[in-house]
Amino acid sequence: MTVSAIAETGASFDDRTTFDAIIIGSGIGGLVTATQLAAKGAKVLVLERYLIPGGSAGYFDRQGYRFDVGASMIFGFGKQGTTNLLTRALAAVGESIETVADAVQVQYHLPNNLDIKVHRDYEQFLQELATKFPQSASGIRKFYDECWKVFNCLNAMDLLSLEELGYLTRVFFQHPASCLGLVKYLPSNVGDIARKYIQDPEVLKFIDIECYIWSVVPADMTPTINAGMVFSDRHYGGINYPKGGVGQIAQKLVSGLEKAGGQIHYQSRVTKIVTEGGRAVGVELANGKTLRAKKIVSNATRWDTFEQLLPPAEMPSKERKWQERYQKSPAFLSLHLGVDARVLPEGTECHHVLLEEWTQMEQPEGTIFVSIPTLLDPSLAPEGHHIIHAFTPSWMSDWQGLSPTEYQAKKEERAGVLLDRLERIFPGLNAGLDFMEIGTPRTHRRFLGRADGSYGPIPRRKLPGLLNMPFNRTAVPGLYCVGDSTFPGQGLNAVAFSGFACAHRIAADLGM
Ligand SMILES: NC(=O)c1ccc[n+]([C@@H]2O[C@H](COP(=O)([O-])OP(=O)(O)OC[C@H]3O[C@@H](n4cnc5c(N)ncnc54)[C@H](O)[C@@H]3O)[C@@H](O)[C@H]2O)c1
Ligand SMILES: CC(C)=CCC/C(C)=C/C=C/C(C)=C/C=C/C(C)=C/C=C/C=C(C)/C=C/C=C(C)/C=C/C=C(\C)CCC=C(C)C
Repeated sequence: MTVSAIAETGASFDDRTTFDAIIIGSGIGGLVTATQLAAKGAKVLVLERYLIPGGSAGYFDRQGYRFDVGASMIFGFGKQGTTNLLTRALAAVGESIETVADAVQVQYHLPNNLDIKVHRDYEQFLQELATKFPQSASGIRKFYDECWKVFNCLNAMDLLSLEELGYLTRVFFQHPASCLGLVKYLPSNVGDIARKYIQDPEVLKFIDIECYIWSVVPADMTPTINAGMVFSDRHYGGINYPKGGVGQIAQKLVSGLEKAGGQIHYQSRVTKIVTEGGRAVGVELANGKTLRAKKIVSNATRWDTFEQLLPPAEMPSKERKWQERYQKSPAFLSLHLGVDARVLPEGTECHHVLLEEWTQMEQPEGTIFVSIPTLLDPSLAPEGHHIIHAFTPSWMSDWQGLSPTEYQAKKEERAGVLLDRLERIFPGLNAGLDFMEIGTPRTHRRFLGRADGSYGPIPRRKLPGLLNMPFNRTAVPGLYCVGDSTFPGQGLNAVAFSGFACAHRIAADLGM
């Protein structure tokens, strides 16, 4: 019986339909878990509520443009080491993707006309900073060099589940110095390291935004381990854009999953995780049907998992504690634009960050992020046109309680403000617009099924680095979480790690 048939006929709790693992959601975290398990020979089923896989790393087509749902700045496609987790996840199921290397990770347009490019070449980047901040040049080098220490520890070892004692013992004997290095950095945040070497408040603000653009919190709240990955891998494996768009990653993982004998079912919204005697044993779908598995994995956010898919009144105390420490980050107001190619002068970089006032960095609509993926893959837009994806943090609370007309008017008004600000880096943008789709936190919640459209968890206050981020097992036996509300947090490479770790832990629990 096919999975579709199972879902449609309602066959349930029958040995023939018992999977080793059911994965709720086909974000990159869910798909890496699924492919890793299928590659090990497990019987795996992925249930996705939407029409296509990928979640935040999905795509949509409009008027000849292929838009990435999320940002287009992709880590994890390096060719060497162990931290190239997207390359490795695809290879594990016989897949690969052609990528285009980006020579500059991001160009910052900051207050006081501070304009900085993060070049792929590390020395060129440091040189650029030394020109802007000659007094701090040596401290800046020491700071980024310390981030490399973290990265070199990670990049020396297999990256698997820290909840599996056998693995921990093995890596410790294979790489004792790297393990001890990582233990040292696990409780630390970037701000502590930066202030060891840098005193100039403007440079410290620059380090804040270096963190903010991917962690959505300033340096003091950003775990050093994650910064070690981001600040070094951009110069090591580099930022590489998948040809055909970010959506290719999920498409290829699905094709690898199916080749390895796993299955995926779309338009299958899980409404409930079924428990028996406190143990997760299956899932119930929106059509009322149930499916059973030895292990259940949720790629939905922790808030959705423990407040929607399980009864909130029965939330384990561990989860309650986690919620006291972490809150939902804001979602985004996003503009997916199609523009006349003449809007972008020769030599325009692919990723930009615009901030006019330092005090606004963390405010809603303070920092604007821009991705222009067609500079790397022109096939994503009609001839003579480019895609500009501009987005800025925005809270759900600012978009609730509006009538449809008010909602539409507010979207257009806020989009107008963003477009006017973007004119500073792209003069003529308004005049060159060919297409515009405006997304709000409501859009993100609706299409991605993420609580309040959140980008992921952020610490409520300064926490000891990554020490409080939960791994994949949960307090509910048989239930695992994967994705950005598990260690080490947001980011495609980060959720890919979470997928590797989750599959490794489950395989051990299944005795595979
Ligand atoms: N670097 C970048 O530019 C970039 C781009 C895109 C995404 N990202 C990262 O990807 C991360 C998210 O990845 P992820 O794996 O955690 O999750 P995700 O949110 O992307 O995917 C979760 C999937 O689960 C599905 N889902 C949710 N609830 C469901 C239910 N009840 N039943 C069935 N399906 C359900 C959703 O439709 C979605 O496809 C983000 O943190 C973001 O940083 C990064
Ligand atoms: C044995 C003993 C003694 C000990 C042991 C220890 C150990 C082994 C430890 C370990 C650890 C580990 C493994 C860890 C890991 C980690 C990891 C993997 C991490 C990762 C991370 C990553 C990240 C964070 C990433 C991120 C990224 C992102 C988020 C991105 C984003 C982007 C965006 C949003 C864009 C924007 C911008 C523009 C557009 C401009």
